Amino acid sequence: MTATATGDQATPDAIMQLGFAFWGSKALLSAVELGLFTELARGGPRDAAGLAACLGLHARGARDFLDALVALGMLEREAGRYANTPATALYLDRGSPGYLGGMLEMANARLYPFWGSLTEALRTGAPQNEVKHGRDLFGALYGDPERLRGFAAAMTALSLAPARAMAAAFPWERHRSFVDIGCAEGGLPAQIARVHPHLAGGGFDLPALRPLFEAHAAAQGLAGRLAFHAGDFFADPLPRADVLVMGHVLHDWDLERKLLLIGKAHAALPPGGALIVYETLIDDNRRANAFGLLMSLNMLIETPGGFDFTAADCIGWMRQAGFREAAAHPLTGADSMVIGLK
Ligand SMILES: C[S@@+](CC[C@H](N)C(=O)[O-])C[C@H]1O[C@@H](n2cnc3c(N)ncnc32)[C@H](O)[C@@H]1O
Repeated sequence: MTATATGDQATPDAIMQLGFAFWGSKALLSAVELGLFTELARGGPRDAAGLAACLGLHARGARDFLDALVALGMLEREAGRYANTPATALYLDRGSPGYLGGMLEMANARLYPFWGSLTEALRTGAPQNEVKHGRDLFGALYGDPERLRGFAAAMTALSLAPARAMAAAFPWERHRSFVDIGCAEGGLPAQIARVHPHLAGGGFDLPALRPLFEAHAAAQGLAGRLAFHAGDFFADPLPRADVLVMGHVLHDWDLERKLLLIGKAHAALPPGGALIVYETLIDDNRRANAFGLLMSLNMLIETPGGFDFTAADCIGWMRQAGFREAAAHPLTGADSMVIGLK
């Protein structure tokens, strides 16, 4: 965002809007935490007193909270009764198949407090999440079944739109098998397998993800078609398949480990096979995709060495690993993919 200018006089509007953007973010995150959108989907439109009663809100802030969400475009209000917008009904009702709130629940419970220490992260270069207290990120998340479920649901929410775009944009008809490396509960393989019935597919992740992967595949009617491969991608070889996918995985790691993972993928692919890396890639000039750049700061908060990267970076790493061709393609929103051909 840049300050807007009237004549030669710059106005502070954009600065103030960005400086206080966290007010609006937190109002939305609290609404998701409280289950406001789910309650409206279940029980229909209600006035402020009715909503306050069923969500357990104190009368003092309830009306301002709900009207702020109207002003932010997250609720509709007609004759004093609040209702979901078409988008919040689709994406923020826990009962909807399109529910994306898992990601926002995670942002509310973890990232919001951790980003409060951004300045410390910038001064020290050290993570500001569970890792700060001596635990490794995935170990800390996976030690608690409820956190693991929340994290996996957040990953499914994050990968849904790019997975749908990838199902349409990649020439899957030329290949017979694929495995998603670092698949979490398998949101992406489920989308690809549903659209391309000729593919044998699967996911590879740490053993703790197996029950969630199998439950997700069964819920999508894909129990027989998607196989879970349990392993540690640093210690074990990657499964062999015509296409390997790595989504939001490389950005978790430092350069040495990024190169190791790309090299292992190259080794596991047959000649003619493809590695698809998808991330919120930073634009090559590092000036347009603010979400990709902020995601990289999120990796500063979340990991000891992770960082996001440009398509040009990824293409260079793939060439270094021996891929004969590599090119970037847009997916949706802030996500793009880089396809490397062996
Ligand atoms: C940020 S998530 C990405 C999930 C999914 N690909 C997506 O885009 O939504 C990273 C994934 O890497 C997995 N992971 C982390 N370390 C791993 C390891 N050593 N071996 C295998 N998987 C690992 C995590 O369990 C997690 O599911």
